[in-house]
Amino acid sequence: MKVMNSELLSSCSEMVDCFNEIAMNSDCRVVVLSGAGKFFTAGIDLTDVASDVLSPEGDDAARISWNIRKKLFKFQEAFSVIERCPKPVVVAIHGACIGAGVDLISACDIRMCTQDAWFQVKEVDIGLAADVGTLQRLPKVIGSRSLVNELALTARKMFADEARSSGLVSRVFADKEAMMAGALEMAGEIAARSPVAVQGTKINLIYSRDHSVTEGLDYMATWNMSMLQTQDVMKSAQAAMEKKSPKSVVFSKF
Ligand SMILES: CC/C=C\C=C\CC(=O)SCCNC(=O)CCNC(=O)[C@H](O)C(C)(C)COP(=O)(O)OP(=O)(O)OC[C@H]1O[C@@H](n2cnc3c(N)ncnc32)[C@H](O)[C@@H]1OP(=O)(O)O
Repeated sequence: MKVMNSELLSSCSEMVDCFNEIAMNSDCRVVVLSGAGKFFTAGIDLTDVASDVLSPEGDDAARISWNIRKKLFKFQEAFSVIERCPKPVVVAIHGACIGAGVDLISACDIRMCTQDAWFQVKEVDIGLAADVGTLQRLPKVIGSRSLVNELALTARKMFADEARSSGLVSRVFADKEAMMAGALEMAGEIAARSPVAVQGTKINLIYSRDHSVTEGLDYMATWNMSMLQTQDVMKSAQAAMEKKSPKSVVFSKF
């Protein structure tokens, strides 16, 4: 058992398998990710760094470098798989969320935390530039580039209120129990809606984040030229006209 949920990278194959399975499983419509114990995560296991990352195999610099690159791609994939998964991922963060934890939550769709939560882009403190997603995704999550730069360059802790005001999280709860209830309620709201609409929304939001408005609109039209043919539109519109909740509609698996 690793300390403080610091097994993030050593379990990256399990993360990839898990989210690939979720992506294919039509019984699953939404994911809630949380951490057990005192903290959400203390980042990578510092006792593993030497053996995992700093002892690469290879007969010369080219081969060593290539092997490090392959390893980094593998680590990156552990979090990119969350973003690629068409099912929305709600992450519930309590206590510390350090280093690789910030890489992880940046790849999730909805972030919420407890009042005692704090976030730290810790990598500069351990002598490296964050390399598994924070530097790429966090600037797209938080509007202020200056704030992202400050956090990443100084490794200062950001507490819950600032995380909320900066847009890193959208909700702050008094404690973990309240947060988990809030996360599950939100997941229930998402799961009750058309999975065709929900998954199309996630996929198009991420596409649009990384493309121009024109490209995003083009992709959207191409997406919906088939997805608008779903029976979910008629079922949902009928329920709306009858002033019924979308929760009253039974949608086929998707
Ligand atoms: C290729 C690389 C890819 C990805 C890279 C990601 C980079 C990162 O994730 S950088 C972040 C690395 N993590 C840290 O620097 C966290 C360091 N730990 C702390 O800041 C603190 O320990 C704490 C998590 C805030 C907890 O503080 P506290 O409640 O005061 O407890 P402690 O007494 O400090 O810790 C208890 C016990 O846990 C051990 N520990 C804590 N974190 C880690 C860790 N990340 N890896 C290994 N061990 C950890 C700590 O050493 C203590 O152990 P004892 O044996 O009880 O002394």
